[in-house]
Amino acid sequence: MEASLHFRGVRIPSDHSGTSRVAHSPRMRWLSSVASPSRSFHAAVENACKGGGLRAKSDGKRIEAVLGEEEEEKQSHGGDDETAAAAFTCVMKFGGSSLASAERIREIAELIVSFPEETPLVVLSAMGKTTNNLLLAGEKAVSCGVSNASEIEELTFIKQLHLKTAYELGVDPSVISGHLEELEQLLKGIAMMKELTLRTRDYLVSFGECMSTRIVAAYLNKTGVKARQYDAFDMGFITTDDFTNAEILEGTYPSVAKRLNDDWISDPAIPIVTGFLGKGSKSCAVTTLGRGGSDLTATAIGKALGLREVQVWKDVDGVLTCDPSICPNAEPVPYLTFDEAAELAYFGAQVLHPQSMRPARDRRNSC
Ligand SMILES: Nc1ncnc2c1ncn2[C@@H]1O[C@H](COP(=O)(O)OP(=O)(O)O)[C@@H](O)[C@H]1O
Ligand SMILES: N[C@@H](CC(=O)OP(=O)(O)O)C(=O)O
Repeated sequence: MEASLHFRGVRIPSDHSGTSRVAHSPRMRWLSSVASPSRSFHAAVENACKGGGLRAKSDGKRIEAVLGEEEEEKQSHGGDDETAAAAFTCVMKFGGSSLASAERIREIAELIVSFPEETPLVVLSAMGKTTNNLLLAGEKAVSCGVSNASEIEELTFIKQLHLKTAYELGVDPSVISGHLEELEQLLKGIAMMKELTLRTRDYLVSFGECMSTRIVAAYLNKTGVKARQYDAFDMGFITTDDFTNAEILEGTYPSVAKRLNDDWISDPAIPIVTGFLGKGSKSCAVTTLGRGGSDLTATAIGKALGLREVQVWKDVDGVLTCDPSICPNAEPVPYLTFDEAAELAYFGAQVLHPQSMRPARDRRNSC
């Protein structure tokens, strides 16, 4: 069977340029019977090959993979995990582009509460290009000398971005100041050692997601929406010790479900979870799931809780004919095969992650 991707962009009238409200719910639906999701589109691909039909589309700002009727029916009965939550209805994932500034964060905060029928869990990436900047800062620290580490340009940028955002949102900067100090110490440590191991790289980049989630959770609480921040590596996300490209281990699912359910029962609050991060099973050190790994965090939580939907929100109307930052007149592409999508990703279209297409193509070829 030929599986394919359809990306459909529907521009929703909006009086601001960022992530806008949409008229109806989106969906990247979660197939709970998938044993081990390797990447975000995996679930939908499984179903496509069973004949359920795959339509992956962006409706407004969301990329969605829509499963066939038969599979939706199965999913409506929840996951196969007995600890499946009754309370949560979907995961909403927001990437760096949707978190790039205080204005964007205000928009996503509004969006999170704009579906009264949903009780969402939120997965966040780092703000804007923070992950890239952390990596650049780490590379510079290796050779800049301890006395210059505090002056690394990317460190200054990261500090300014996060403190400015906290200030503009009216959030107490103490929610991130400890992380910023620790980050500077870490860069000095790298400068002293003159080396950046994969393990240290993962610890270094984890600061991005740790800070974005703290800012957003604090902002939601400030606006009267009860939210609770979680570091994935402290809430049961256990991975292999393959630093920079770790795999989620099976034990993660019951642990994460238990932690989220127990917390919700004792004190309901919207979980705001760091994407991309985990904890190595042997090392107990922070690991990362590969670049773009927040989508995987979102689908893993969907699986853990047996949820029907994982929503991946973008700041664009789907896959466009060109990067809109280069061509402002770029138009949404209505239809893409997996091969075309993978090719786009391979040649650098940031909106898609190459690894999210791989399982799709592999599966199609084996059907
Ligand atoms: N062909 C394209 N279609 C749509 N967006 C594109 C394309 N090429 C590059 N982009 C850029 O990708 C960005 C989304 O990047 P992505 O990494 O998927 O977002 P996120 O940070 O939400 O994970 C958009 O803001 C857009 O500038
Ligand atoms: N921040 C990580 C993880 C991620 O998923 O980011 P994004 O959702 O912005 O692509 C990265 O840049 O790889």
